[in-house]
Amino acid sequence: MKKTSFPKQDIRVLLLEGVSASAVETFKAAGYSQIEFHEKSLPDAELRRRIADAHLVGIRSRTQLDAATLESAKRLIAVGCFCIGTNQVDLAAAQGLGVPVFNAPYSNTRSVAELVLAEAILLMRRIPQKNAQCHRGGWSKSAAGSYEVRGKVLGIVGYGHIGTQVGLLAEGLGMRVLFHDVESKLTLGNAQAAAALDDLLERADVVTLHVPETPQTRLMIGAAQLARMRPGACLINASRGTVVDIDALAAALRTGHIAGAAIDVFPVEPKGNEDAFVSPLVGMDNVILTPHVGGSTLEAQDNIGIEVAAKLVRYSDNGSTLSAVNFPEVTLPEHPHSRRLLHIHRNTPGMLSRINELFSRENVNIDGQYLQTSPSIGYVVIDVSTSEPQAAALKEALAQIPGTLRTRVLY
Ligand SMILES: NC(=O)c1ccc[n+]([C@@H]2O[C@H](COP(=O)([O-])OP(=O)(O)OC[C@H]3O[C@@H](n4cnc5c(N)ncnc54)[C@H](O)[C@@H]3O)[C@@H](O)[C@H]2O)c1
Ligand SMILES: O=C(O)CC[C@@H](O)C(=O)O
Repeated sequence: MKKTSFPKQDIRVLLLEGVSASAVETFKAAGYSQIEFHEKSLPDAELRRRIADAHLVGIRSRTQLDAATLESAKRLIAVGCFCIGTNQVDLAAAQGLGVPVFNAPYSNTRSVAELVLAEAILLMRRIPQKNAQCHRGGWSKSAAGSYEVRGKVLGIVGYGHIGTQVGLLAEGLGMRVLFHDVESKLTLGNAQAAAALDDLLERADVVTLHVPETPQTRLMIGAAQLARMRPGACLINASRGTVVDIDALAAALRTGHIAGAAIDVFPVEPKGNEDAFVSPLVGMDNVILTPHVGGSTLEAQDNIGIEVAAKLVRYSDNGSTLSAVNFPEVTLPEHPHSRRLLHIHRNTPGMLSRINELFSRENVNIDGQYLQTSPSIGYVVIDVSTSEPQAAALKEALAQIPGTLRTRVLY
C-alpha cells in the first residue's frame, strides 16, 4: 500500500445505526481497515467514549451529535450522515471545530416519493381502517368515503428533491398538484404554486410534508393549520416528527375532520428496534404508522452507503469538501507529485496573506492553491513540492497562525 502522511491503518472509522454494508466495503476498498460497526445508535455516555478516538464517524437520523459530543471527539476529521437530514448534528459546532459534515442528498428521495404516493392512494380509499376491520374479523364492503386519486388535489409542502418527485408521480396518476415552498421554485409538470400555506391547506385533498427540520418548520402543522384543511382531507408526514403537532393531529383524526393520516416520523422515536414505540396515534384505525422507513429500501441504503463513505474517504485522502453541508466547498485534483497542506481557519481579514507570507519566508514554491470561505470559516489548500519533513514543519507553522482551527498534511 502507498505510504501516506498518516497511516491509513491508524484511521478509525466509527459507523453507527446499521448503515449499509456498502459503506464498510467502500472504506475497505479505499484501504481503511479499522472500522467499528454498530447496528444501533449508542447511549450518550458510550457514544462519547467511542467517538473520543474516532477520525471518521457515520450516523443516520437517530444519533445526536451535539456540541459537547463533538468536542469530546478530539481526533474527528469528518462526519457522514448516511441520510438526507442533518438536523441531528450541531452543524455550527462542527464547523467551529473544523469538521465538515457530509450527507446523501438524493439517494433515498425516490424511495420516499414512492411510499408517499402509495399512502395517498390507500388513504383516499380509506384502506387503513378497512384493513384493521378485516384483521378483527369485520367486513364492511362499501364505497362510502372512498375515492380515486385521479382529479384530486395533492398539496405538497416543501417542493425540494422529494416534493418535486412526489408531484411528478402524482400527476402520472392524474392528480392535480399544488405546492408551497419558502423559496421560489421551478414548477415541474403542471404543478402550481399555492399563494400561501393556508391556501394549499384549504384546497388540497391530501397534504404531504417534505420540509427539513428547522426552527421555522417546527410545529408548522398545528391545530390551526389542521382546522384549515378540507373536512375529510388526509395528511402525510415523512419529513420530520417535529413538523406536526402530534396531539393536535390525534384530536383532528378523532373528530373525523382529518379522515386519515400516514405518519413515518415522530417527535420522539425509539433509539433502536428493541425499544417500545409510544405515540398518541397508536391504535387509530385511520392512521398508517411506519417506523421512519420512508428512505429505507435496499436500493437507497446501498447507494447511500457508497455515496457518503466515498465522500468521507475523498475528504480524508484528498481534502475535497464537495457537497459538505457546513463547510466551504472545494473540489481538488489528485496531487501525486506534491504534498498537500490543508488549513481551516476563522474567516478574518489578512488570513491568506499571513499564510502566503509563511511560504515566502520559507522559500517554498506553491504548485497550487485553492481557497473557499463561508461567512465564519475559510478553507485553504496549498500544494507544494517539498520534502516530508519540510511539509510536516510547514503544517506546524501553519497551526501557529492565530485564528487557525485545524491543519492537516496529505501525501
Ligand atoms: N422519512 C424518511 O425516511 C425521510 C427520507 C429522506 C428525507 N426525509 C426528510 O425529508 C426532508 C426533505 O427532503 P428533500 O430531499 O426533499 O429536501 P430538500 O432540501 O430538497 O427540500 C426541502 C424543501 O423544503 C423547503 N422549505 C424549507 N423550509 C420551508 C418552510 N418553512 N416552508 C415551506 N418550505 C420550506 C425548501 O426550500 C426546499 O425546497 C429532509 O430534510 C428530511 O428531513 C425523510
Ligand atoms: O435513515 C435514517 O435514519 C433517516 C432517513 C431520512 O429521514 C433521511 O433524513 O434521509
